[in-house]
Amino acid sequence: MTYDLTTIGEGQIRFTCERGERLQTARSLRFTAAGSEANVSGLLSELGRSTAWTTKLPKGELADKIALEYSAVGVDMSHVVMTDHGRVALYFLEPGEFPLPGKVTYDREYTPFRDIVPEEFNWDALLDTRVVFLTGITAALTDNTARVVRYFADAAAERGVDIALDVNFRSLLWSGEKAREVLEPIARTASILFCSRSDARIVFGIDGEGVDSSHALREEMGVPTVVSTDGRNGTYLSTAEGDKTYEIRSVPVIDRPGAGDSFVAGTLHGWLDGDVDRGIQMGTKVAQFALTHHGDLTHVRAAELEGSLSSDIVR
Ligand SMILES: O=C(O)C(=O)C[C@H](O)[C@H](O)COP(=O)(O)O
Repeated sequence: MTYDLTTIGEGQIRFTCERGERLQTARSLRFTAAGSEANVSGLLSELGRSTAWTTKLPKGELADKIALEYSAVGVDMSHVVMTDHGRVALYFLEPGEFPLPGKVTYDREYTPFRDIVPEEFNWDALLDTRVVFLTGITAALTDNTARVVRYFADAAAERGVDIALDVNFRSLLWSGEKAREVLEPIARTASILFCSRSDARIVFGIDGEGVDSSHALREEMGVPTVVSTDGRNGTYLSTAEGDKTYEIRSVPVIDRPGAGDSFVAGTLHGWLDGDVDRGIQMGTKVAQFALTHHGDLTHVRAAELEGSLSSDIVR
């Protein structure tokens, strides 16, 4: 098997206001690469896994910036489709400061990625993997991207390759109803489903207390493993062996985006070794690390993660 994980998603550039600034009046913006699937493959690659991320990008400086951030940590980008035309997706973030909530402004219309078709990608290479990772963000963009995500999922299921699905609901991109229509058939073929408690309610209409929500989602979708975050209330795991709740410790936040993807990457790191419980502990830790530095991509070495987990146990 060539890869531990392969994935597809839109590469973007994130422009972030400095603390205390609003977008309309900001004079400078921090400029970093972004993309849920790229983030997950990037962190897993740093932790020693072999990963490939594919996307479609217009040739030029901005695409080079995205490619450089993720290939620098070892993500195989040799299956990325490059085109002479089009523009790179952007998004702008006001991080928000209590009591003002954070705000995302997307500028991702008319990108080549929105028009992708299955024939453009090298599926033989992308299916030579232990797990295919898919998210609701990519499925939400256009009918084309939804079709490609479904194609990837069906091809993986046909070949007996595991599927990990992160619902990752974005209300700016689609409705809960549409998300359910597109994601439910994929969720039903997944081996591991990531779905926050709030997404379970919005997308699947499941509204249990705490881990009961994850348990109900697992039974409803017939998925072996469901992992759910629930803000500061905790993280939940539901498997056929039982349900478990994990406590969350608040840490200071330098930059929030990417923490959720890091949690997913850490959890998959353990899950790939057959230990999802340890995976959630790793995911929780790397998500905390993610909050300490700028950029979507979390930079953590395997030894730092190990050291930090063992010092937790000693304490
Ligand atoms: O495409 C979008 O809509 C995105 O939101 C891309 C984001 O930069 C990451 O996916 C971060 O997401 P979290 O790790 O959950 O903070």
